[in-house]
Amino acid sequence: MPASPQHIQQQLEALQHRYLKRLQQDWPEITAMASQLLDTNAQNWQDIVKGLKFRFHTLAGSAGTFGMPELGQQAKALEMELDAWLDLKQGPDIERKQHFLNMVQELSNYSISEPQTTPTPLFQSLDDEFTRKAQILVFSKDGELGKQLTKAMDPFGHQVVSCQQLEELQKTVAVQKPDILVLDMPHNRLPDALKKVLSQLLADEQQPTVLFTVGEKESFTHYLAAVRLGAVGYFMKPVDAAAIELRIQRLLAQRQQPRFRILIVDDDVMLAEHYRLIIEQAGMEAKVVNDPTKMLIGLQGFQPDVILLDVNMPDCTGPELAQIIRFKDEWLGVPIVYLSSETDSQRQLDALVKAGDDFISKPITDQALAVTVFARAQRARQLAEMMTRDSLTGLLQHATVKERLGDEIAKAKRSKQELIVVMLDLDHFKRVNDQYGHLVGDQVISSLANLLQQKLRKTDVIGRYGGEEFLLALPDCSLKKAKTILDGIRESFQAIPFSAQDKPFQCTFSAGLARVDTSQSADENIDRADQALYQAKHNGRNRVELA
Ligand SMILES: Nc1nc2c(ncn2[C@@H]2O[C@H](COP(=O)(O)OP(=O)(O)OP(=O)(O)O)[C@@H](O)[C@H]2O)c(=O)[nH]1
Repeated sequence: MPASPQHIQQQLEALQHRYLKRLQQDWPEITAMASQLLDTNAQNWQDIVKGLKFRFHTLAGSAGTFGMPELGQQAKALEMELDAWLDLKQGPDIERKQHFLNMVQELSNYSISEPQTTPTPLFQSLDDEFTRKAQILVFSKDGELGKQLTKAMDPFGHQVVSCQQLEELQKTVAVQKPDILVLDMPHNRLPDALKKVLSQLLADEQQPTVLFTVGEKESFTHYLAAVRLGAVGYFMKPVDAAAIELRIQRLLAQRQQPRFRILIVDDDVMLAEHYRLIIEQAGMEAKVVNDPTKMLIGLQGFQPDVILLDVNMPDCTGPELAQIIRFKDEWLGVPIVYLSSETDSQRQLDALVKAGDDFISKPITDQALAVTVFARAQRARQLAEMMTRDSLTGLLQHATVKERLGDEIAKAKRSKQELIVVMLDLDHFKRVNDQYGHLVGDQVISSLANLLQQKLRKTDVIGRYGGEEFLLALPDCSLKKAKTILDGIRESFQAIPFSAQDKPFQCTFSAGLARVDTSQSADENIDRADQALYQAKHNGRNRVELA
């Protein structure tokens, strides 16, 4: 369970307090090191300069994060000054050293500026076990849209409430906030009272309502008006209910994916902890590794979507670590984002060329860090999904679903739990294509995919095995229970009102079920389910048969 925002806020404040204490303890040592430089007999002045440079480098990267951006900037200036000294053969002259010491002493009067505003969650993950059903509110002056959507959404388990008057809408949303509002916009001008209801619903921080608009014309002006209201979809009348349902499924799937996982590798314990809290605050999951040599263990168990890597660490640099990560094929696709107070652009570029995808310069505001990491993780997930998911249905592709069935068989063997494999095929699908065209056929396929995702558990494996053929694996399920579930889905599917060229039609499917024999391969188990499917077709279709 993610920690509450209040708890995270308290932890951030406690961390800032600890940072200040550490700074107060460190400061006399830093000043003493700077004073040693004044000793003209010091043989080891270069070592002192290097030690001081490391201190100011760390300070430059962390002070801003803990509410002292000016201290961070000045520490950066001192670090650069020390860097320049290392190029001098004899070291700097006494005036330059004295000036440096004065600056260090002045810095000890640092003050804390306003605390940063902590980022609000960018991502709300729903932790419920089952696929969620949506509460849909339809607002339309004519009651037909409400009726049509009620009928079309019912098989998917979504609840539709329809309102025709503004007062009715106001009362309904006061009792229950809808997940989705479908707004019929007969023209672009909306009454202010309606706009007010919309802005309240859409601005909700916890779970904003998603707005779909319905209009009579497709034009840039209509799209723009919809976007300005905050809509994420515009559907033309007569409404294609399957298209709306597909959008709803995508939205729900997006909200139900597990939180993004971010691995933070940074030897600065406090800074890493601060990043972890900020990332968690933004709704992601974060794990910290302070010792770079332990990073591979961190990777294995955590499976991150993004790796946030400090550049300067004592035992191993960020770019070195990034190259080690890239040795393994399985980590080739994970974005690596360097976090560093490095301002030398050539060194930044070198780090990127070796391995790595992006560079974040410290100090970075908490909001910017959260957004950058979130955007990277989102893109990485999308790409990973694209590689394994079928583009029409969003289900697992043939090879992946077979692989997952193999994993489930191995799990069932260990746990001794029952596992059911299902082959499912649309009935007389050739006729649908021939009568209504391939595009309508595609809509039928994606509706069935949506229904399967809707009705099955999160732990069930669902894949598109072939064109109009699906493969399912239902772990921890008896054959009898699986038959009841599949019969329920079959009945819901045949109730979906499809329409093409203004002609309504219905579709059915047949399914074959087999209890998995864990001594057999995935292919052998699929074969038995396939034989049961053949029986279902042979016995008249629109039925479920057991192997
Ligand atoms: N629209 C669409 N059609 C597809 C897709 N993949 C396969 N098909 C079609 O699905 C149909 C399958 O036809 P058949 O294997 O003869 O079976 P059927 O007509 O469903 O008959 P039964 O399975 O015996 O009930 C073919 O017409 C394929 O072109 C797809 O991605 N989209």
